Amino acid sequence: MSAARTVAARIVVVGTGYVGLTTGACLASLGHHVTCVDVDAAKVARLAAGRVDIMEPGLAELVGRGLTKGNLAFVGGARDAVRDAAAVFLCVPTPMGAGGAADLRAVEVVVAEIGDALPSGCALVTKSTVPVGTARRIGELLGRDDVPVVSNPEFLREGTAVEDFLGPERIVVGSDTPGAAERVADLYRALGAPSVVTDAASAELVKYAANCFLAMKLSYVNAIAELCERLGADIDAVTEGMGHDRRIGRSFLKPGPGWGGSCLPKDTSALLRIAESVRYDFGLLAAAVDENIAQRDRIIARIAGAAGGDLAGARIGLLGLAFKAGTDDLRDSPALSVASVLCAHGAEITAYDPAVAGDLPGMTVADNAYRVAKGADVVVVLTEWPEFRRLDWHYLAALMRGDAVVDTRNLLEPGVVLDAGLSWQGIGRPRRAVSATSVS
Ligand SMILES: NC(=O)C1=CN([C@@H]2O[C@H](COP(=O)(O)OP(=O)(O)OC[C@H]3O[C@@H](n4cnc5c(N)ncnc54)[C@H](O)[C@@H]3O)[C@@H](O)[C@H]2O)C=CC1
Ligand SMILES: O=C(O)[C@H]1O[C@H](OP(=O)(O)OP(=O)(O)OC[C@H]2O[C@@H](n3ccc(=O)[nH]c3=O)[C@H](O)[C@@H]2O)[C@H](O)[C@@H](O)[C@@H]1O
Repeated sequence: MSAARTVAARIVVVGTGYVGLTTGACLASLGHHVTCVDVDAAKVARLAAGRVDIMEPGLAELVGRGLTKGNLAFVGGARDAVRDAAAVFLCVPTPMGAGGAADLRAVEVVVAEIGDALPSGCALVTKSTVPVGTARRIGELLGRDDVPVVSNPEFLREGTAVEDFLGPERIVVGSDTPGAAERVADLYRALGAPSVVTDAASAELVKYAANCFLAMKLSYVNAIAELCERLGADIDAVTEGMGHDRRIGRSFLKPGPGWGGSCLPKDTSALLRIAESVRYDFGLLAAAVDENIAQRDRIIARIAGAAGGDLAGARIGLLGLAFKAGTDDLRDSPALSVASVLCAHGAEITAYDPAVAGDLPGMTVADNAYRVAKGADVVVVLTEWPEFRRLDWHYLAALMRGDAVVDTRNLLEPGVVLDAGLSWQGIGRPRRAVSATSVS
């Protein structure tokens, strides 16, 4: 890759969520002139005033810097914004539709809105996660030979979005128009990341292949954790032993209450539908999805056991609601999934999450961790917020009615919990129960 500096380009980003806002603010920080567009007028007004609503370290600072420097703007109308753009990035939602495939309506709405306003030569770039064949379909919708469609999937993680965007392990860009993918890859040149330049279908498939691989890895680890429990082994030792092998790697080896978030569940579902559309039975991926439900159900059974076998009327305190630590995103959170099943079985739920305020259906959301322990039969750790490790477990024990702690993230120091007279159950770890009354 050439070490030449990035040539500043006029860029429009449509959609200012986790991906769009990060993309806009980061591309502006590289020196590009960026206009971000959103249909949510109130959000546009807040962003134009420098107010960022989502929890992403460093993002508000980058937005503020771009606004002050004058190369980052927020507007409501996409048609006017795109008129002198060199590239337009689509960062709108592609949620799971009825039937499990990706719902492309937001993408189609934007293409219909801006199609004839795009200047000749402008690249129309899908950064949203879209099924294979979408670039071709957008090209047909556009009906313009002078506007190349480019796929540039995004790999950032929530909670580390800015760090991931500015320090990517790779940039993937694909197009069926010669030279168009290279032009989009050039926009990132200052990052010095390896780029994979390919055709549109391959770029689109990279995104699903990567996310689904991660989901399969996690389901595998959760299954191995279950085996550890049945065989008397310890998942921490097993994953450490596996992780030293560079072909496996150390990351994504932590068992938990099942994988969730705004992308892995919808993307696994979408790839299964994509496979079906070409009559491929993707049993391997289907099994990973089934295993994720089984993991959730094993957690429920464990909580029921810790509550004495019956969830009806049991008081359960939940520590954590977000789908992982470091984010305030509740979309497809395993914690909410666990809570809704507990609630359906008649449990009374009080929950606390440092990033979540306001009540949620079926539970009381407390404003501090100790409130969830008050009168609880079981306290369950569902999100791996580091602050839960530092709680005063003696105080928690004094507030509880029962004495069971179920730690679905293996977050706590078992000895500290046991010292407080409570029992502790992790995932794939030897069971630790000292108190006479605990159910293990
Ligand atoms: N959240 C993540 O960590 C990642 C998400 N992705 C993909 O990126 C895409 C966007 O995801 P998020 O940023 O999480 O979504 P989001 O829900 O946080 O944000 C989407 C934004 O698009 C706006 N929008 C919707 N329709 C619009 C329209 N017609 N015109 C203008 N703005 C419109 C919404 O108001 C919202 O602000 C999805 O395809 C997702 O799969 C890819 C990588 C990471
Ligand atoms: O397409 C997307 O939206 C993004 O999806 C994931 O990122 P994210 O959803 O932010 O979350 P992850 O950090 O991948 O975690 C996903 C789930 O797996 C769980 N997890 C993760 C790692 C682990 O070791 N154990 C584990 O249970 C998390 O708690 C969470 O529920 C991918 O990691 C990103 O590369 C991708 O861009």
